[in-house]
Amino acid sequence: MEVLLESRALSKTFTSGNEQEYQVLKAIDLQIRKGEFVAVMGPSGSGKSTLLYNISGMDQASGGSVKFGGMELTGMSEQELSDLRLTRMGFIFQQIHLLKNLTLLDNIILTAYMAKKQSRKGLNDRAMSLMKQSGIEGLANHDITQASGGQLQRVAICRALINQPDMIFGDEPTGALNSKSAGEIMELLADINRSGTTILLVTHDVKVAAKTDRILFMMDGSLVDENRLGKYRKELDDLRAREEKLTGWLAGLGF
Ligand SMILES: Nc1ncnc2c1ncn2[C@@H]1O[C@H](COP(=O)(O)OP(=O)(O)OP(=O)(O)O)[C@@H](O)[C@H]1O
Repeated sequence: MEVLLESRALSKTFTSGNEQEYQVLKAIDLQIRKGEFVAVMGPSGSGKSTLLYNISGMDQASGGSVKFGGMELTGMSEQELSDLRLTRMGFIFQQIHLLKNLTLLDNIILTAYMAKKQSRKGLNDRAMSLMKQSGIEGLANHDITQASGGQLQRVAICRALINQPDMIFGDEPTGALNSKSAGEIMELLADINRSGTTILLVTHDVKVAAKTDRILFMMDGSLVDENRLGKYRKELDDLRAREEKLTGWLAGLGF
C-alpha cells in the first residue's frame, strides 16, 4: 500500500518561560499507509498530541520532514497548511467545539461552506448522507442542547468527513464519552476506515486501540515500539483477545 504520511527525524522543541528549551519530539520516523487505522498510546506527557499536531500541519515542526500525499509540510505557509487541512484532512477531538446557535446540520457544513468551493445544496446532501451513515439523520435540525455527547461526537465525525478527506486525525475522540458510546464511536470509525479513509488517533484506552490495525507506543518523545494487530473484523474477531494481547504488550513496556 502507498505511503500517505511520512515523517523523518521529526523534532519539536518548546521554549519554557525561563528560556529553557524542551524537546518534546525526538527524531520521529513514521510511515502511515493509505487505508491504515493507527493508534498512538503512551504515558501522559510523552508527546502524543504534539506528534499528532506536527504531522497534520496544525503546528510547525522544529526539525526534520513531514510529507503528506507526497507534499512536504515543513516550509509551507500558514495559508497552504490551512488549505491542505481543509481539503484533505479531518479532525476530531475530545472537546467537540460545535456552535450553539446553529443546527447540527449547519455545524457539519459550516467550514466547508465558508471555503466557498461547494454549493450549499451539494453540502447539505452530503451532510445528510453522512448523518444517515452515522445513525443521527433525525437530528439534522436539532441544536447542540438536543443531543447526547455520543451523538455530538457523531456530528463532529460527519463534520470531519464533509470534504471527503484522505485522513482523519483524532485526539482522544472517545475520551469524554461513556464506554457504550465510546464503543459505538469506534465501530463507526472502523466502518469509515473500511470504506477507505486513513485514520490516526491518540488514545489512552485499550478498548479503543484494540479496534485499530497498528498501535504505536510513545515514550519520552520517541516511538519505541509498535504492535500490529491487523484490521479488526467485527463479525470474525475476538475483541477481548485483541484487548488482552494489547494489555500484555503494554504491561511489558511498563505502562
Ligand atoms: N505549546 C506548548 N508549549 C510548551 N510545552 C508544551 C506545549 N504543548 C505541549 N507541551 C509539553 O510537551 C509535553 C508533551 O505534551 P503532549 O500533550 O504532546 O503529551 P501527551 O502524550 O499527548 O499527553 P496526555 O496523554 O496527557 O494528553 C508535555 O510536557 C507538555 O507540557
